Amino acid sequence: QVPELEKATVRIQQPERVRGIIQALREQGVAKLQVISDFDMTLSRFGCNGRRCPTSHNILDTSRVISEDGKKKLKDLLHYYYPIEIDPNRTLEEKRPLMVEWWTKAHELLVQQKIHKGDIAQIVRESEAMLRDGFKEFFDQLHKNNIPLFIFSAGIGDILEEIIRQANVFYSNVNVVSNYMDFNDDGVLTHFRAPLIHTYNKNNTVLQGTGYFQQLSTRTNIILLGDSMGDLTMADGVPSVENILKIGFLNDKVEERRGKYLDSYDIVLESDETLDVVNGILQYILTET
Ligand SMILES: Nc1ccn([C@@H]2O[C@H](COP(=O)(O)O)[C@@H](O)[C@H]2O)c(=O)n1
Repeated sequence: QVPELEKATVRIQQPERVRGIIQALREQGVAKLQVISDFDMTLSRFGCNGRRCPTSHNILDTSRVISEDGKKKLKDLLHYYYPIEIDPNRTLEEKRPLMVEWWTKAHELLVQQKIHKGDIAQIVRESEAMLRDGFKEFFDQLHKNNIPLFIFSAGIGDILEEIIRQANVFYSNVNVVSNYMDFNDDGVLTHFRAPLIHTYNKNNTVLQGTGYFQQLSTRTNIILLGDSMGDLTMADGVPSVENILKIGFLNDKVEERRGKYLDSYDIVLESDETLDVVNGILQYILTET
């Protein structure tokens, strides 16, 4: 069916079920399909040159516009809260208030830095931001076939939009919901817009009023791409889902988290920095039967 599913990075708990979903997505046609994806560490790479790639938050946190003291405080927050975010032994209920705490403290620190809107493009250009290998084929295929791509991110919207723009793939079929910055008349950051989106509230509660999924009510077949347990609820607001294929990138603490990921995602991609499998599935679905 899809040769890329034979890659060594691919793990599937229920291969027959997965085959059935992919077949249904193909037979029911492209007009019914939409893709819902996380951004950081899902469309962007987790590792590059033997090091961690930056998230959209990290890009800003480590940039030249942040004071040394600000950088240290933001790094301390990361070192304290990131292990909690990915801890397989804590429940989502335990994690949620702690994630609100992390994002709130980080956003407050960023606001203190008097960041200029006009600096964002250069900050991204100077960063080590990298989209996964195969990103161009992914964005191009979706655009060419008029398939909506909804990027639902707990990162920083202004930064991730700039990454996609600089990669020349910010097409008209791409919509982003994320944490956006607001600037005053002088172009200085004053606050982050509500609602605050963190790893574990990526669901309909933060999409109220956007009407996004309602406009796409005929797109009842979904490919969902994520890298955390929080990403599994990204499609909860879609009315009358017929088929959903959940693909999860397992980037970190692979051994510890494998079981949970296999129980929750249809396809798990372990330490795979590419979009090869996703592109292979899309190609198969888009081939006329
Ligand atoms: N101050 C922060 C807050 C969060 N992060 C990381 O960004 C990721 C964004 O979340 P997604 O669910 O959209 O991928 C998240 O995984 C946090 O680890 C950060 O780096 N700094």
